[in-house]
Amino acid sequence: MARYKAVEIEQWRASTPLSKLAEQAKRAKPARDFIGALKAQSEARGGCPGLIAEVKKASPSRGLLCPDFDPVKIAQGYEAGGAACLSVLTDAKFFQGGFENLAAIRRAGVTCPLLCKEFIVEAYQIFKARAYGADAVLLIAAVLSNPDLEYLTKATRSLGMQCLIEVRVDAGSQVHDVPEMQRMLDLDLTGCMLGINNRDLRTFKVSLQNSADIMASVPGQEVQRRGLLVAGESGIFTHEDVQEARRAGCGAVLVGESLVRQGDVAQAVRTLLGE
Ligand SMILES: O=C(O)c1ccccc1NCC(=O)[C@H](O)[C@H](O)COP(=O)(O)O
Repeated sequence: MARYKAVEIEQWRASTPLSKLAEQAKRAKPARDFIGALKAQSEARGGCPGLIAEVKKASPSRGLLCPDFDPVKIAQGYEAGGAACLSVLTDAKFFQGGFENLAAIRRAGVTCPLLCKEFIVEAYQIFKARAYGADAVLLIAAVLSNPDLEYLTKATRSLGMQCLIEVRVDAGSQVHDVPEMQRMLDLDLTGCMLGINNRDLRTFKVSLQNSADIMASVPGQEVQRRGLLVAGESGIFTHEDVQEARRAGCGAVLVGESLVRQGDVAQAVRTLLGE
């Protein structure tokens, strides 16, 4: 998926050069505090993880999740239900998403901070995310070396945005031989939070135990000691699953499928939050 991005970026660059995108990014309203919103929600709810609700039409593992997909309606429902932040899938080829969904959600007046959920391999995509109204971007440790992560986190900060850096237990996808969470400890994590994806990329199998295992590992404990916010991602369906993420040490959760499949997404958010 990440490899295909290089092809896509070349096509984008042919129609919109970086200089033009940078102008658009400069004109965008200032980015909102994504990490702060999650921490504030968790604090207000006695330590229950803050919710990032994902606007997701389809996925490689599950196919079409939401046949009557209306990104703005879903985003408004998530916000009404009490999500702290939203994640918007922008990848078109594998998730049937789009950058235009980010812009439409922002234009509709949704105030929750927005994460651009994209396979980012170049700074060009970060400028594009900002130009379309994103406040934070996803960076996936499995497909980026540490120098790439340093460069892309700096580019993100230069635009006033924040990063969610995702790690997995999926050893086959590691750029280096050391656990991804361990690699992250060498980075300047200013303006960053971490995410643990519970989905194994090779098999698509999901286990919430992955978050618990990584957080219990030596690098996981170090991350907690440093007070970094960690989100448990994927495979979260019930309030009990949210509590399991909390017990693992996650201060946030990122949830897509279980919410987007519901008719009333605002109620789905409330139920997930235990209201
Ligand atoms: O969702 C997939 O099938 C998928 C497959 C391969 C790589 C990434 C994938 N998903 C990206 C995500 O991180 C999830 O959309 C996100 O964590 C929400 O997961 P879920 O609540 O299980 O929809």
